[in-house]
Amino acid sequence: MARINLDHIRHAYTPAARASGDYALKEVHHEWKDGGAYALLGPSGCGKTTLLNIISGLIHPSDGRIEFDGVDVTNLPTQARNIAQVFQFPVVYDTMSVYDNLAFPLRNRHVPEDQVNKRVNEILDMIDLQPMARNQAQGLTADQKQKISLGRGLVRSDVNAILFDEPLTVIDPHMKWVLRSQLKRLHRRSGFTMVYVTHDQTEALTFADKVVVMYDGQIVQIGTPAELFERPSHTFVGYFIGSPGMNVMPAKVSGTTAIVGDQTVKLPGTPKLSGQSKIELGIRPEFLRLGREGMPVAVDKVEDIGRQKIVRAQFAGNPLSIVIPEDAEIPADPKVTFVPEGVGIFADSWRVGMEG
Ligand SMILES: Nc1ncnc2c1ncn2[C@@H]1O[C@H](COP(=O)(O)OP(=O)(O)OP(=O)(O)O)[C@@H](O)[C@H]1O
Repeated sequence: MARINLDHIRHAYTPAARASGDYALKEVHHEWKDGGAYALLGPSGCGKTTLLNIISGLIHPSDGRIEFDGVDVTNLPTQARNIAQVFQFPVVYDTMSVYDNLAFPLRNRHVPEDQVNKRVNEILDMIDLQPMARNQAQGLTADQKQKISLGRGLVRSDVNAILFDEPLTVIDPHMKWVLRSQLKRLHRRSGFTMVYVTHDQTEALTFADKVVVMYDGQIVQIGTPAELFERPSHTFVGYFIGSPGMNVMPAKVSGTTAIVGDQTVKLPGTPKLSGQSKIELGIRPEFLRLGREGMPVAVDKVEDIGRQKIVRAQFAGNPLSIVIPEDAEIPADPKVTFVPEGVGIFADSWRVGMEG
């Protein structure tokens, strides 16, 4: 397993790139822990695959270096990087049996046959294909073939990292859940460094220790699922993680208060602002209280989502989502209060620290 250093990496698909907007991947400078499980999460086109391909060696970055355990691998081709990869669609040898497909990466490296047998059987159990071990891959469903691809990615124990590019796309929803939990367990047991690309937040949050949220070619936050929820660093993280996402509204700050429209909201401290142009207040729907006290809101509609309700409302000229318990009553003249600890101030979309 390896620690992965992304040293001032940038990538543009056009050779004459100059402005920041020309780069599909803007500057990425991070160290990823040996044995960490990282999910690259973000919307289509934000640069996830570009970054994954730079790690695997399919793309040579326009700028910067990549190191595995301190060794510069920037100029090494994929085959020399000692990584396993699992792609969106199955890559299997149709004429081989399921067992031989799984054994292939090990036999290729001359692993003794008794160890091959032990490891392949472990993987067969994990992907639930033990009864089909001797079947030819040809006759299997897309779903089963993708399980073989996953198994092949996991079978070697000497790789620097395992890279997954949306590996569960073709897997049916129930099996998706099973495989996701198994991958997580396998990660804990094996200590593989894993990098997992997805645009599905549930997939990222269940699989990863650290979720790398990407937006417009940048990493906007790397954090545990709890950190992303409690302290989003960027309004995009607030909006993208959580359902519904964080409420964001234009604000003016004055000492320890924020002014939103004609209302004043108490802050947990004094935001450290330094001349940024766009100031916004962000609060998750879970940190709002609806009742008879507080500031006026106009309720548009109420959605029942099982154990909770989402109230869609208008507050000081802004749309506001509020999560309330299923059995909570909505008064005739509803008011809202903001839990101060849940209020964040964002300047030019980035969270600002607060004093006091
Ligand atoms: N081979 C290419 N040539 C030119 N531009 C490309 C190429 N591959 C990707 N891009 C552009 O680079 C940006 C990042 O794309 P990338 O595929 O890395 O995003 P992604 O987050 O993986 O998206 P998706 O989830 O749709 O795969 C996009 O604007 C895309 O159009």
